[in-house]
Amino acid sequence: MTTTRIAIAGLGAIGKTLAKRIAGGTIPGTTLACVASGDAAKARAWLDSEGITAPVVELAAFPDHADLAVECAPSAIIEEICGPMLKAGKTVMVLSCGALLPRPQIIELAKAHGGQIIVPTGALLGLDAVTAAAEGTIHSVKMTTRKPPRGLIGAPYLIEKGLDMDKITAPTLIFSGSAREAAKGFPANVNVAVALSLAGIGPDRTTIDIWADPSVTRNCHEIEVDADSAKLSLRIENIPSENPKTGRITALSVIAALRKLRAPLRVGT
Ligand SMILES: NC(=O)C1=CN([C@@H]2O[C@H](COP(=O)(O)OP(=O)(O)OC[C@H]3O[C@@H](n4cnc5c(N)ncnc54)[C@H](O)[C@@H]3O)[C@@H](O)[C@H]2O)C=CC1
Ligand SMILES: O=C([O-])CC(=O)C(=O)O
Repeated sequence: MTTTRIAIAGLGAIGKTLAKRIAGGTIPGTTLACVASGDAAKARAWLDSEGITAPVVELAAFPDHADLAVECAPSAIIEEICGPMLKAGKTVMVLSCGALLPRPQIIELAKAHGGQIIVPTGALLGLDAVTAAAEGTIHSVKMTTRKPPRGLIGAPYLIEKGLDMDKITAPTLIFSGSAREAAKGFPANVNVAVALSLAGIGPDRTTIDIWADPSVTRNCHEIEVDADSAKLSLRIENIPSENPKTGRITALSVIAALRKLRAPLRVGT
């Protein structure tokens, strides 16, 4: 069996989990080909400490090493990660999917060169049902996100509005708007809303309320979908990873998606 050679861009909460699982041989038909990091020396030291021999390379060199790159890095560098792979007609699995919205040229690159962008379900649920419903008519998609205030710190929207998360003592609605506006204001917090919108009725018609809620310890997402085929109400409570903004399930979703690439029995759309 040929193997899919995987590159990882970003060795943070998601990337480290992926690197350990892929290099550990737990996903049949995959090998860890290389990684890229903001700090190559630190990445090398961590890989060595884990006994992982994959090289640390520049993002531009990914297509020389890999068939598929997983983007799990700061959203601002999405184009540097996707560009070289897509120009080479290869595949990129994108976690910072909110960053795709203001950069439609990335999707055009995939189209022009026969590459593919995969947005995994990530920290969300129900994208199988939403993509199915979108083959019929979806009337509305509404999401509500509740996060511990510290899981929202640093968002540009909060800085612009002067909202201090350390001062939140009761559940507070801090944002209500479209998935597109939410992705702009919270680029590291609500990629899930963008994934939902891309699966369903798009970033302008998908709405989201974001609550800073000191009474929750998990990143909680609720989805309400009204379609001509079904009504869906879904809820997930994500246990934060070492990065409080990111649910632990996100890396596991990527692993499940990688496993599905070649599985003899594939379950779910
Ligand atoms: N789609 C989804 O459901 C979810 C998406 N995300 C998104 O996934 C991305 C990664 O999340 P985490 O692993 O939690 O972030 P993280 O902050 O823990 O890790 C990001 C890593 O990228 C590294 N990095 C910085 N500059 C780099 C460069 N030039 N090249 C390569 N790596 C570089 C940083 O050093 C850091 O280790 C974020 O954009 C986050 O918003 C997170 C959770 C869910
Ligand atoms: O969407 C994101 O970027 C992260 C998130 O909400 C989660 O992990 O629950």
